[in-house]
Amino acid sequence: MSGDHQGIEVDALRFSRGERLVLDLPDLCIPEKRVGIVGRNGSGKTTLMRVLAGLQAVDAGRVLVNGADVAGDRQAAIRAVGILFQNPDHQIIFPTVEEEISFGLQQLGQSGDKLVDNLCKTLARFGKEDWRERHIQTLSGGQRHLVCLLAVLAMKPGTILLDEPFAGLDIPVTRALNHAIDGLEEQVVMITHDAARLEGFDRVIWLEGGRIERDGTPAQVLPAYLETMNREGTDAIADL
Ligand SMILES: Nc1ncnc2c1ncn2[C@@H]1O[C@H](COP(=O)(O)OP(=O)(O)OP(=O)(O)O)[C@@H](O)[C@H]1O
Repeated sequence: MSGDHQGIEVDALRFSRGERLVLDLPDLCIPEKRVGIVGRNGSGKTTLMRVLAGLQAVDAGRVLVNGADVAGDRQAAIRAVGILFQNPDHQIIFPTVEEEISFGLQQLGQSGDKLVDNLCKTLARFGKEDWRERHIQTLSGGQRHLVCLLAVLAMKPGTILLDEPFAGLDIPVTRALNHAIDGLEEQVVMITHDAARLEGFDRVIWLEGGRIERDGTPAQVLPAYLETMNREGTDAIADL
């Protein structure tokens, strides 16, 4: 399915933990190439990303990404969708950049010259050929973030899920990563608290208590979202 851009199809999802309803979504068709997910802390954004990546089982419903049933068929899922977590240290498992990027390629069944060729092309895509043998520990947080993005891109999924990709990054690294993300041909679904980042996106989905509060273009969703968030009192911590 690599390279396909049919996007995401959700069949009504429900997921609870104990008494708490974490996600309750209707059928959704998400073919757009740039999709933002917004919502307050605890509204279900990260859980939704995990479900879209097939990493979180749900009580009812199904997700297809680029035709792959991500929960039911893990092999198809890793070709269809890649996820970049908020914290690169939760993602990286190997000591060197080469091993980290190669691992995903091995999961796709690649080895030998083909694997090395894809590794080199991925590094070259961002001018990082000299990172191949770098130890992850010698990289900064922003650089590790980029390694995670490279590891996802190397696998050529049709859809890339980004969970607050700029948390903790300085302005130049954020700008560089933004530039890199803007240039991607893949479908991108991005969680962010930075509403300005979503200007120019095709679609924004606003989650509230695990449900969709609004779903539309940035112009249809973001003003109301910002107005609501800015109107909130100072007791938000009590509601978490
Ligand atoms: N494994 C779990 N067990 C219990 N509760 C969970 C679990 N996973 C998520 N939740 C709850 O589901 C709700 C949604 O969590 P989620 O991490 O998806 O929110 P979020 O919108 O990504 O929040 P944030 O902006 O703070 O990252 C929260 O109330 C959280 O406590």
